[in-house]
Amino acid sequence: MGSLAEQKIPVINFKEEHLKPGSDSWISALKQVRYGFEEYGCLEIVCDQFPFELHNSIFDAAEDVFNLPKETKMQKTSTRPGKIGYIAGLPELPLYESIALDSATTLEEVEYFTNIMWPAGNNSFRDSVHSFSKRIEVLHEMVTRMVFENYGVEGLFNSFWEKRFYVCRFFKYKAPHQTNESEVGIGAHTDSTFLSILHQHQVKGLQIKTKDGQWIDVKPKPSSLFVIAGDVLKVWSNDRVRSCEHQVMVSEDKIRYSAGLFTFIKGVMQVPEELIDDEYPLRYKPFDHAEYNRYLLSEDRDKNCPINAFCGI
Ligand SMILES: O=C(O)CCC(=O)C(=O)O
Ligand SMILES: [Fe+2]
Repeated sequence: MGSLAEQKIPVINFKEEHLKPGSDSWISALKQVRYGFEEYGCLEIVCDQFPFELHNSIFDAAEDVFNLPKETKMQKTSTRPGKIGYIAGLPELPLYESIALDSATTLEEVEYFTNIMWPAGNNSFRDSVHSFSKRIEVLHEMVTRMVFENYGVEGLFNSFWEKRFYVCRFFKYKAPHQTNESEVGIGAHTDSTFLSILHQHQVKGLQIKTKDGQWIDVKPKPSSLFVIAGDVLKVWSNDRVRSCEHQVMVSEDKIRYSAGLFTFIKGVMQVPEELIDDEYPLRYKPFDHAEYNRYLLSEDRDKNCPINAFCGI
């Protein structure tokens, strides 16, 4: 399916030298980031800082946590109100199971979660999750800096960066052929995040929708991460960036694992005035990200384009 379109999703090779703002490779990556987000709402990062051992250890950690008894996984692991940590057994998503940790870039927070799951401790889980999240955070910062530079608002980066927080979530999808269920792992949606950075295990499943409505596969690769623009980035950019519609279809007769770091914003988000002009008049009212997440859980949410229904002008 759609191999031609698939080749056009930018694949950015993030080597050490890209870390130097102003270098030729930084500028070339900058353009690809802009193209990926504006055309597809996503991009792929191939990363020499993402070693194969980390790929293996993060999915060993995922298996470890999903193998725990349901009662253990269902314990409250977050102090945030309305937070859903463990999700499984939804009638509309029979293949889907996921579990989340707050602030996984902070060792103490990962330890807090680990000790709830394993009261005697599990250092290998703790260290894998923490180092996965820290590595992704580095890439996240680079991509976010590039987005701000692309739109000429580098000066706003620091105050934005202070408002972020992360949720790390692991996913496990049953093989549909074992259960005679449909292949839908998770239906078409955009994420409510600023960015979602996903890493898939060996079994494919993630698909994204192009502007012309075609679904294309995102193949799992051990050293690559898939970056998805969420609703908050779309709003922040005043509709320059698309929020990427995506879904998971589990078509192989195998269990599928994936993991991701999802960025949320504390407090109110609004379009910077520098991004409002004749071509892009203001399209969104300021909104509180936590309230938007609550709205998404409510029965009366708009199912087609919730972010526009929530704060669109
Ligand atoms: O399992 C995946 O790879 C993606 C999950 C996803 O899209 C989500 O949780 O929003
Ligand atoms: Fe998603």
